[in-house]
Amino acid sequence: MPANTSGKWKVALVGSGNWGSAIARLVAKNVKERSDDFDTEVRMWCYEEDYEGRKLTEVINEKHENVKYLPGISLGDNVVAEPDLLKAVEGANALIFVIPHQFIQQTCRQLEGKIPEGTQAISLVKGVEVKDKEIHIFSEVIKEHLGVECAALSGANIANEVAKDSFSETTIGCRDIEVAKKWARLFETEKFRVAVSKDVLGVSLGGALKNVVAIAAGLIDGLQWGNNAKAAVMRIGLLEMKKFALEFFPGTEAETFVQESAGVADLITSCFGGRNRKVAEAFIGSGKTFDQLEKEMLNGQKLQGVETAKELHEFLKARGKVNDYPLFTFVYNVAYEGVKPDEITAHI
Ligand SMILES: NC(=O)c1ccc[n+]([C@@H]2O[C@H](COP(=O)([O-])OP(=O)(O)OC[C@H]3O[C@@H](n4cnc5c(N)ncnc54)[C@H](O)[C@@H]3O)[C@@H](O)[C@H]2O)c1
Ligand SMILES: O=P(O)(O)OC[C@H](O)CO
Repeated sequence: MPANTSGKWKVALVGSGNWGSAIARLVAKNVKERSDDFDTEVRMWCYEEDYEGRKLTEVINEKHENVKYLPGISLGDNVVAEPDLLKAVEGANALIFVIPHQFIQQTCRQLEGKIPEGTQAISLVKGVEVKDKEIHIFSEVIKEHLGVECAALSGANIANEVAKDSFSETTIGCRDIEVAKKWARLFETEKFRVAVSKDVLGVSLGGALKNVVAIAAGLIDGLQWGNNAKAAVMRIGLLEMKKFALEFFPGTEAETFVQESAGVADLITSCFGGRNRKVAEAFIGSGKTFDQLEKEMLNGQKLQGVETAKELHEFLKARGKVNDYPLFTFVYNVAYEGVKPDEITAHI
């Protein structure tokens, strides 16, 4: 069946967190302006929760603002929050997956057999799935569950900055160039510049692996070791990211890590301004676990780097490769094995 690029796309978002809401706002603006190509209503699935005694979806639909995950930013009156996943995706032929990576499996299982052939999907999720000693990017996981093609979008994209229309770049990884162009038309604005690449693997892995390096960068900040130490951790981290991708995901393009926003630029912004960095900084001297700090500091938003470190460790252990990735391993050991952060230089 040919790719669905000629007819109108009706877009639904699976996810409504900090990034999900920022992206909903961009997409909502674009579908209105580009209504030849897109249906102008954007449905957004919300994992329902109470907000000050009311349902969060009700509040979002009344105020056109995600008061919990992206407060102070108008999403547009054409974004409709929907708590029922199947209703949210009903009739849509373009699905944007943007939920924390730990929830992808359970969410996709509910969609199995329910998504029409020819639907296009794109994953904005930063993480990897490790199962039965195998590792997968989420575009593959989504394709496997839903039976539809799935591209990837990733880049130096701190949601709160994108939501304020500060200039950002991103990368779309998509093997079909016509489909890639249509995704770019959906996301691109003057302030949100989209590059297109065929390297779905590199685009996905850059976003997933930098989260672990950002934890290490945050530890350095918490230790107050300064900029040279942080730059060293980022350099070593980037090399591990690239090595890991090339070793375990044949076909990944090494250039993606240095040329695309999804590579080094995302690493930089995350190591200076991301949530993984912030929570890791607070970890130093706190006597608290990352789980506790996530709950205390992020108001329901989710860390990706700590769990990714665990998943990578499981995978590397199964492959007998733990010692080849000392920085990834160190982050795992700090988060789960009680290794002291200030021992980092002895390990990397
Ligand atoms: N926030 C950013 O700056 C940013 C930027 C780029 C990419 N990303 C990536 O996008 C993905 C989504 O991040 P986010 O910032 O939108 O989410 P988030 O960190 O704000 O997570 C909160 C969201 O998770 C939902 N949630 C909680 N429990 C759930 C469950 N059981 N099932 C499904 N959903 C549940 C909440 O309802 C809420 O919508 C992540 O992989 C993240 O790395 C985030
Ligand atoms: O806040 P973080 O650490 O989850 O990073 C957010 C984005 O991935 C930055 O591009």
